[in-house]
Amino acid sequence: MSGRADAALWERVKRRLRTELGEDVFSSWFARVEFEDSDGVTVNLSVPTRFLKSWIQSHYLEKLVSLWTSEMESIRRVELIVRGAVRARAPVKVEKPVLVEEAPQIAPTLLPTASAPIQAVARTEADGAGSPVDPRFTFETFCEGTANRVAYAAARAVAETPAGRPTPYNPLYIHAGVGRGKTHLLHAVAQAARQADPSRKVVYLTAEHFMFRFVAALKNQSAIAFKEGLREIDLLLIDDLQFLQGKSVQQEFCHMLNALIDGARQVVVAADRPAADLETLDERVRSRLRGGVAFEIGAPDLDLRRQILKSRYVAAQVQNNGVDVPDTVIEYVAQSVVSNGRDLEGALNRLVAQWQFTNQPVTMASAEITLRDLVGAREPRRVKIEDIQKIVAIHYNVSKADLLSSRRTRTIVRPRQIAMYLSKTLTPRSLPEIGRRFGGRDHTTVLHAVRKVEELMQGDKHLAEEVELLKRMIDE
Ligand SMILES: Nc1ncnc2c1ncn2[C@@H]1O[C@H](COP(=O)(O)OP(=O)(O)OP(=O)(O)O)[C@@H](O)[C@H]1O
Repeated sequence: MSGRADAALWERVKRRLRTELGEDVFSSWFARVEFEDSDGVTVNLSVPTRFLKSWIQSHYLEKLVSLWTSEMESIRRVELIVRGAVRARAPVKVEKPVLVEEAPQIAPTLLPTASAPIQAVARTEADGAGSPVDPRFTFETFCEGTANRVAYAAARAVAETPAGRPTPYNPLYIHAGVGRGKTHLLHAVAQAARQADPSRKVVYLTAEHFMFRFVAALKNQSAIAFKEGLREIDLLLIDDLQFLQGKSVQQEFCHMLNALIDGARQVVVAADRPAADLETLDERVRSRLRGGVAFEIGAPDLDLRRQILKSRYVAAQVQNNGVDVPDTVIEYVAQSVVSNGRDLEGALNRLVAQWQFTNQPVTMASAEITLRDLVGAREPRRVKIEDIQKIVAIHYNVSKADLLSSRRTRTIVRPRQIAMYLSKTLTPRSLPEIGRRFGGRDHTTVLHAVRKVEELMQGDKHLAEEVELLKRMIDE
């Protein structure tokens, strides 16, 4: 199919996105998406910012693929690339710092339309607006259950408490594994707080976006204005704190946290694990966070899974006239997709798409095939380097101190190398980070250990089995 034909199809996909998601959501996320090209299997779309790219990827990629496939059967993938067009524009002059190419689309009430000039976005950003907030993520659409009841109640209290009177949970720290509703809850707080008091200065920022803004402010030599701007906030919501990287960024974040909390402003932070486990985070930030109150959102139980599915199904019925997923199939999904809210939503989207594309009623048999890979999927356990060191030390009858020491006896060197290898393969930690956790070694030492163990395992079946056994022990 020619490029022109695909561009025409993009217009059709856009029309369907607009109808299915509504004008607000469409103009928030898709107004600046452009069609680039397609080879008939992959469609390449471009967006102006990395931020928009990651947002669309994590929230709408599945939808995009299914719409494209319904227009052109051979399409299997949609790739998003960041184009340089916005960067090429003349810099926008604003009083407070803003990285223009990262200036996001923002909450619908403040949203510039597709045709609004980039300056409008930048100005709103400079006024203190943060990362975009999804209008669908409200308290009304959040399902409450045993797993999230306390976090939900605390989030509501924060949204309802007037400016200048922070709650006893300050900072409020919410942590949970993937897809359990942290972002949903933070967006709900932002929207409810703005609604309750439009004069309250509410800013929602992802940690990644905070970094972009801080680095841009340093480049623009407007760091002071940037810092002052942040300290005027009444309610600051920081999402995905685990992505906050870099010493100076973390220091600045710590100053901001101190200034806000000491100035009786409310702070809410979300991350994928407890503050104490954010190993790359500056100890001062961790300690300040531990001074507040932390709540975990647990895995959804059956009742909560049913609620989430039912509420999503009602929404799907509004958008897709006549869609029919029988109660028995919904119950099957609730019983068997046990991981998190995102997978539940994904499962339902697939069933709705299946109904759309086949024009056949969804049956248990067809649902089982469609959801094969999601059924029974459990969240992978998060492995810590300390656990690896402990288990390897016990297994080889050495002490943890030996593993971290500079001793080079053979009985210690090999277990140490295996522990480093396991740290690289079972955790997302970088080589330098692993080196630091093994008595301050250089990243090249870790790399050498990883290669060595890989090489040894290839020629030594016994060692390969031993490492496999250790993996299972660590994973239990
Ligand atoms: N309790 C819930 N009620 C309604 N929807 C939920 C709930 N929990 C999760 N979801 C839905 O699941 C999806 C994923 O949730 P969300 O993005 O908030 O997860 P998260 O915890 O921020 O995950 P991640 O760390 O991966 O970003 C969203 O569409 C959200 O609306």
